[in-house]
Amino acid sequence: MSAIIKLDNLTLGYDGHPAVHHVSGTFEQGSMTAVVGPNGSGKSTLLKAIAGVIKPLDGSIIRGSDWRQGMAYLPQSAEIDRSFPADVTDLVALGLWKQRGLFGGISRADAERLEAALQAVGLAGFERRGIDTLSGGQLQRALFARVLLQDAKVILLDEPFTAIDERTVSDLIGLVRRWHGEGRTVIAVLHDAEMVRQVFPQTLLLARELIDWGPTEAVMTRENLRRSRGMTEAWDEHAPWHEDGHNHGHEAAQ
Ligand SMILES: Nc1ncnc2c1ncn2[C@@H]1O[C@H](COP(=O)(O)OP(=O)(O)OP(=O)(O)O)[C@@H](O)[C@H]1O
Repeated sequence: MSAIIKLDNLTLGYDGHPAVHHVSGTFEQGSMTAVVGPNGSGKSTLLKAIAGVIKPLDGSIIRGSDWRQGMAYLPQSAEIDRSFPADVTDLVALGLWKQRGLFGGISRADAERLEAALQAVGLAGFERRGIDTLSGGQLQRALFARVLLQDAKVILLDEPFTAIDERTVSDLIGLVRRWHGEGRTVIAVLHDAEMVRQVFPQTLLLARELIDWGPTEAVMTRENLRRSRGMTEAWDEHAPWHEDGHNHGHEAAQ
């Protein structure tokens, strides 16, 4: 196995304020890793940095050669603008843009791949549905179809199963396992500890800094999880108090 993404003393944040400190470690090529930690522990921030959406405040991210063969990043669905006038085909076809260019037409072969991707996620027949009319689960299925078409070597998923029913979760997990079986590198932010234990061989546990990173069984210990909660809460003790019980208030409350 060789490294595909190496984090070297990585510090991340917003407007110069650090949110994640001094993370170092390596994602191996073909590995499948869950990123876990309490709310506000910096999971999405880390994924955004790996995707290249935000730049490190300090340290670096070194990307291996596989990276050049493409990366697919699925942000939290809350970050997706659903009011944009597009149908399912438009949304999913975005997965092809690297191959065909932004304004290229869809070839017959592309159309077949698109159809197969919709089939694979259980959305055959939804081609012309406006994305604003989809349920949360259907939107997530469409986004997975887009990732399928991207055919990327590295796949980054931010809370892909949040607010999604069991049946959809199990269908989409099937796809994630398939990607892993195909030797792609998968990194997913997740909240469901049970799912992490069952599906993800590697885990990165975050609490504003790295608590542990390695085989899931070794990382998801009661002691580690207790430490991660304590550290995230301790961080917020120094922030102005906010009532909503959510750590997201840390910066917003200032
Ligand atoms: N765009 C932003 N501008 C300023 N601060 C931000 C921004 N996005 C996130 N933060 C802050 O960075 C910290 C880490 O947030 P992040 O979203 O990475 O946590 P998370 O572990 O993904 O949380 P959750 O489980 O609630 O989704 C939080 O204190 C958050 O308020």
